[in-house]
Amino acid sequence: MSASTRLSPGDSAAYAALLDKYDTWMFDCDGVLWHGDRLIDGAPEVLELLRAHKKSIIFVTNNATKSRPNYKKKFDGLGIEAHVDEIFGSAYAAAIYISSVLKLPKDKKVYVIGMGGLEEELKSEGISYVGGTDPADNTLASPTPIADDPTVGAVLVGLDTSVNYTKLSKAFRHLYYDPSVAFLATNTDSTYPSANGLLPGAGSILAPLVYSLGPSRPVTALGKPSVRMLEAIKAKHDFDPARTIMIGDRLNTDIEFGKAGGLATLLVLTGIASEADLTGPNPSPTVPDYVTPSIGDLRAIGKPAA
Ligand SMILES: O=C(O)[C@H](O)[C@H](O)COP(=O)(O)O
Ligand SMILES: [Mg+2]
Repeated sequence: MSASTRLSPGDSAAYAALLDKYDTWMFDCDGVLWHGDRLIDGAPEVLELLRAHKKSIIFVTNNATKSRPNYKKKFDGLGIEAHVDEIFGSAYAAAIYISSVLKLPKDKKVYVIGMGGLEEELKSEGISYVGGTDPADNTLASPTPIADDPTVGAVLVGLDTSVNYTKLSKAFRHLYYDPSVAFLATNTDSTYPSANGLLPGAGSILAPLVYSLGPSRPVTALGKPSVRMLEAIKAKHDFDPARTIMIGDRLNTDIEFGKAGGLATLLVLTGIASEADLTGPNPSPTVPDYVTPSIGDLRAIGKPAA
């Protein structure tokens, strides 16, 4: 197994070499560009430099709490140039999968555990849904008796900071009592690198259903590392995988996504992955092509020649 190339901050030649090798630069968001609403040092400058060097930029996030337009507002608010068609979230990948691959019949709905951004992406794909931010499901009252809804044809689980027993019970019953109901998740990230440290991620919202339903009811996750996310990007962007680099902070999503797609991979250590994952007593089997401490190190690529 080949080792990663360690990039040393300030080694301009090493970063300039990356610039020559790759035309399309895919960026994960949480833990790479920001922690919550707090930008990571150098992120805006690096994106500006890449655009000045005529590179294509694509944002690829497993965070399903925002729709692409919501993310555009976030980028705008943080002073970062971004265009809606450059933004790909797991909420969007899930909506595309449900409409174009699963082809959920129009008389069927999705039971959602998730937030407004996920609902917006379903709506923009013309997919009917229940649950989610519905006040009737956002309650701590006992959910029983549950009136089952036979029009539900899929359950979709994403990061939901208002998850509760009612939502888990309804999702469980749809999946347990009707094997034809599709079990879907936006992503399975175990943790979320927020502005004030780690928090449970979408995978930890999903876990109670995975545990209660057991291995006979496997879940299909649509975000990184799934190829479904890359298919959603390929449907909108032409790029050469051999000249594309994926920059991420999580080995089992971002780096595995890049490797599965035939992309080069660059790991930063400002989010989930740590030095111990690379050189500790139990290193991850997922080895990135390049490692640098932070996205800000890429400022070494420097301004294009006048
Ligand atoms: O869903 C989650 O757990 C989080 O949103 C996770 O952090 C994914 O965000 P990403 O690093 O892919 O932007
Ligand atoms: Mg991340």
